[in-house]
Amino acid sequence: MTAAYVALEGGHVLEGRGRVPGTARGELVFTTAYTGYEESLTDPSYEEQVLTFSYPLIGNYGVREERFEDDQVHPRAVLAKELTEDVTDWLESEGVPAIDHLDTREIVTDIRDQGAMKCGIAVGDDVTEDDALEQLEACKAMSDHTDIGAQVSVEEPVVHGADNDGPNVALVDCGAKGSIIDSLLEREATVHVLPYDSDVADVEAVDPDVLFISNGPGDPANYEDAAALVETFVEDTPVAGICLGQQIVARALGGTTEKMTFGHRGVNQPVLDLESGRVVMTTQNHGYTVADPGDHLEVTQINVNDDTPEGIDGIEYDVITRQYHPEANPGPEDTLDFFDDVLAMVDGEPHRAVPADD
Ligand SMILES: NC(=O)CC[C@H](N)C(=O)O
Repeated sequence: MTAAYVALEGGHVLEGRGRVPGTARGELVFTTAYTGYEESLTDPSYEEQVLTFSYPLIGNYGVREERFEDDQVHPRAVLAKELTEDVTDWLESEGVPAIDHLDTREIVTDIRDQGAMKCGIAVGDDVTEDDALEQLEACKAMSDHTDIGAQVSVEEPVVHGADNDGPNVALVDCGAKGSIIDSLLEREATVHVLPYDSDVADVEAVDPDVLFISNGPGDPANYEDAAALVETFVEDTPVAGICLGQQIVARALGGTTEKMTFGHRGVNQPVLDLESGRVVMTTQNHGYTVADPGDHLEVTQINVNDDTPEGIDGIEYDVITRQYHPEANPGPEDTLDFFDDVLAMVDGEPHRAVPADD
């Protein structure tokens, strides 16, 4: 059996079965989702993280590219109770170390009790616990990855749906999931995917009807260029954001963000819309949250479990952002109408998004 070690912050080392060799380090996170491993593994938001699947069997319906959110695997390593060969073959081709036969319940309980932590991974015939501890030693805190956007963003602008009849969306790519682009294209928008560090002139060049800040990895405080765009454009242009996007928009308009203990990580996170009283099920994977929305934004949706902001709307500006993933993939599709609400802002519809009654 190939040796495999996971060194946790504090020095505790777990042993598992090595499935894909290599060494890695990152912030240890989890997802409780029981489907959607292809989507999660290709979500750029997991850059510099090690992903633990708490659902015990991962890979039982194969690996199909059409379900990928990006063209590469983003977590630095993968931990599970049992991985199928379809998944380990794929991770091997991507050079991403993988370990199974782990007590993932113990790992998730540790993260829940102690909060997000660093970890070091070592897998291979000759590796020792010390190799994993060495990785742990070298692991940086998430907020110290100060230019993480550069690792996941397009380098040059890319246009999708140039012939579409709908609004022009400038999507600032801080690590955008493919499903966000698809959701906009399905609604006839033209989507200009722009680098995470674009400046005002780059955005003006595509003459946007909506400025949209994507999801993405790391600490929202490290995306100052995107925040500067929000500050500039919000006076005249509707602004939208998803996950990291919500956090960046809030910071740009005078709000604050903070790190959560272990975040929201699964596809069954209940969200209450404060105006309609309706609860929707949502997909989430984030470790930061908006602490204070500031004077220009209002919290309109909250997480039922911990009351943290899940939906934020502009008071005097046309702004709607969501902390969860309305595009689903994986997860429930209760909130796809967010994209209709975003594009409706262009037609002067009220910026305040209220989910339709069933
Ligand atoms: N999915 C995301 O966009 C994650 C946002 C941010 N990196 C966080 O962890 O909170």
